[in-house]
Amino acid sequence: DFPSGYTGYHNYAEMTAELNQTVTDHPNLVRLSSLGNSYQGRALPALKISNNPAVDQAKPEVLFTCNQHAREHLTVEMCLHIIKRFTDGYATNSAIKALVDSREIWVVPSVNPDGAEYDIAAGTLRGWRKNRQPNSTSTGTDPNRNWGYQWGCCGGSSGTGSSETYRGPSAFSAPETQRVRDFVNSRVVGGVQQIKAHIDWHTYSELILWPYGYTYNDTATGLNADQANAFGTLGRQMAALNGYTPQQSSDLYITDGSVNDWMWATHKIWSYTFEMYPKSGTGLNGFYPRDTQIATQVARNNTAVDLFLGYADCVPRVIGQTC
Ligand SMILES: CC(C)C[C@H](NS(N)(=O)=O)C(=O)O
Ligand SMILES: [Zn+2]
Repeated sequence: DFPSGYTGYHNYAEMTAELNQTVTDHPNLVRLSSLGNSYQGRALPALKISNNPAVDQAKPEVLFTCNQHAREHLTVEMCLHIIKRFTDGYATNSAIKALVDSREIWVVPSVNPDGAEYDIAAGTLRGWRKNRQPNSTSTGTDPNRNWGYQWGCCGGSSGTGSSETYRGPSAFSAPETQRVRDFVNSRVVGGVQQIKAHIDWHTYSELILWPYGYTYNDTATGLNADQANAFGTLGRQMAALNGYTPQQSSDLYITDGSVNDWMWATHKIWSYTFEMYPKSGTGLNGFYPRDTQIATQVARNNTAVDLFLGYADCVPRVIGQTC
């Protein structure tokens, strides 16, 4: 479990209990399901938030995914905070109610529960990043190099099993990326992808990142100048609200097989990565802010998340275009 100073973070059992409590508290606002199982057989819970969650309504859908990287536990807290805010806040906050009434919001608080549990299993903080799937020489695939767009194309991942950025033996070789892929693919209804926008939460460095990660070019196949402009404009507007630094993903470093590139290229989902607090750190300590930091650092993103949800039905509106 989490050691002293970190017990405010949710382990897998506590995360599951929190989700079940949300269902108890807000049966008319949420529906809890599983996307399927991780490599080691843990359910990957997905919570749907809407004003009629049992019905697939013709409303724009938004997806939040957290904890692709095991040690980035603050992101689980971020997803749970989003859930709490849009359920507990529904009855009293008109802005929250308007967003929940006009969208269907999906939250996946842990994409990589095996890695997250392994990271804390010894009562210490191991600095584990990847999933727990064995490979030919070692253990672990980096889920954020395992997505099937431009997989392994461009030196933005490793083919060495022990590497922190091991891409896996093939695209979508990890059960966890397969399950999220299958869920997103299943949201194509009548030939139209219902999910319009997505944030994948990571730590750390306080950045807002947008595609593509596989190339330094601002535009590339499937991403034209208008779309790059919309990505950047919304990214900068959100960064002005949370104080993160906005940039194209590849400005940080080249990544191939990342979730953002797949979400955009395959489904035209306006997909961002938020790298949370801290801005900087030495060694592993950047991944492990004490639990006293959680409340401030999750709430810091409230207005950026609200702006994101507001544009989610048509992100190009941010540059004066229509959908
Ligand atoms: C989303 C990309 C560009 C950055 C991310 N950084 S992290 N969260 O692994 O430190 C990663 O390397 O996957
Ligand atoms: Zn990460």
